Amino acid sequence: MEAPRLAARDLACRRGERLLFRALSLNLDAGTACHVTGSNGTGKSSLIRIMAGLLRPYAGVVERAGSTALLDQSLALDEHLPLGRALAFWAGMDGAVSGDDLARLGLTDLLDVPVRYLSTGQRKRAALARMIGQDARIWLLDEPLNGLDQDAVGMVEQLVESHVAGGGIALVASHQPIGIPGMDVLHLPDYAPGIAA
Ligand SMILES: Nc1ncnc2c1ncn2[C@@H]1O[C@H](COP(=O)(O)OP(=O)(O)OP(=O)(O)O)[C@@H](O)[C@H]1O
Repeated sequence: MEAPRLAARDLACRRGERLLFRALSLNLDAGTACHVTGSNGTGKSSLIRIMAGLLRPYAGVVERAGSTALLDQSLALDEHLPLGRALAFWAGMDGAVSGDDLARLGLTDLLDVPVRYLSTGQRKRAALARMIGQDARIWLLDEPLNGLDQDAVGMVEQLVESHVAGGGIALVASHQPIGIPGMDVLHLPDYAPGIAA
């Protein structure tokens, strides 16, 4: 299997009339993770979407080699189905999340519960389950710790750590600290009016 790679050269991001960042480069090889930090509105989610290929950069180039999974604020699970069946829909396309991972995520007892009844943290756990099922080499995570309790935060840190230890790549935008040894940090600067491209 080809080693995954995620890189960006001289990226600029413009939203509306604002140039959020420019001259941004990053280079993540297999087995590396990077924590994207910055104040509200500095462009962390925008960067994740650019790296996912969902948003066109104002300038610069993205290089992405390897299967990619995105975790963001959209759950992408049918709200009307019980969780187990909603996950099964994706399992048919991406591959199933294992019973062990469902247990690790604390979802085993929730498989009969309609997705719309899940709490904020349970929804985030469900989104993580869907993402794990994709078995992708590159993880793009936008605020994966939002709404999670302390134990679940530790569990996500372990998930990311073992993904990276297994040769994967993780780019994680988060306001919260992430306890993963050796993780790079990419800090997006505050918006500077008048910044030129
Ligand atoms: N479609 C859009 N059109 C215009 N401006 C947008 C659009 N989407 C986002 N923005 C603006 O881009 C800026 C950056 O948004 P983004 O969500 O990337 O920031 P963020 O760093 O992830 O913020 P937060 O920490 O609050 O989650 C914000 O000022 C936002 O209002």
